[in-house]
Amino acid sequence: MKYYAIIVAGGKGNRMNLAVAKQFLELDGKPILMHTLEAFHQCVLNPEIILVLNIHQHLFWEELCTKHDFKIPHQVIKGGQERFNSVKNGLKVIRGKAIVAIHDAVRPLITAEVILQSYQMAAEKGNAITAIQPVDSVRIKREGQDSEALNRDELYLIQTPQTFQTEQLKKAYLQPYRNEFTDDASVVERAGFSIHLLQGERDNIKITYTQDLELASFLLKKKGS
Ligand SMILES: Nc1ccn([C@@H]2O[C@H](COP(=O)(O)OP(=O)(O)OP(=O)(O)O)[C@@H](O)[C@H]2O)c(=O)n1
Ligand SMILES: C[C@](O)(CO)[C@H](O)COP(=O)(O)O
Repeated sequence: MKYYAIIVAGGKGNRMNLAVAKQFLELDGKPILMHTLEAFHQCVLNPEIILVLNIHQHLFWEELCTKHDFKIPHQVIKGGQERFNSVKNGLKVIRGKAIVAIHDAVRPLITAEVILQSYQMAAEKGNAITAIQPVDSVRIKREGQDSEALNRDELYLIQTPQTFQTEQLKKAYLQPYRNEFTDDASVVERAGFSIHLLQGERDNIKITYTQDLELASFLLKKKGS
């Protein structure tokens, strides 16, 4: 079986509000994105890496690779307007039957163990969606109504990687974009496939706000030690 990893790095990092998009910020001496690619490169299944980047950042990325002497093989593809479009662009270069892991570039704390489990579960069940359970109490508040407690034992916080057999993924990504497509599982579910959750890790944070950088730096040191 052939294994691929689509690393989506086509975003602008608006919530971070810095001059440089967050995937290029340095953590422990190198860009966040390089840590993420390294994690996939360490997976024993040796996935082929497809990196999706905004077209205006391809040259910048090349320069960063030279500066950091970054040699992990990967193919660079142009990003799209939404994450959905970036994934779709990455998928276009994958031919034939395969297992494809889709992962946010800004989750550099992912471990090779979870990546491997994700490929194995997707090979067996069709897909594997990494998730953890909330530790806080949770409420839902609908417009015009009072808030209402939810049973947190029934709730999952969804992470990446989200890994699929190509038959599911390619069919799902033929659908037109919808606002509620916040991840790949929601796209594949809408196409009629059952979603299978895989136990994730709390350290696999998505770097979203500036405060996350300090935490990521601490967690990265912990991972390396
Ligand atoms: N058009 C887009 C938008 C997002 N992403 C990627 O999807 C991942 C998760 O998205 P998010 O954390 O929202 O990143 P940004 O879109 O960059 O952040 P923001 O929403 O704050 O602008 C990131 O690795 C981001 O680069 C992408 O490849 N293409
Ligand atoms: C894909 C994702 O990371 C799963 O938790 C998340 O949905 C991305 O959301 P964002 O708003 O694009 O950061």
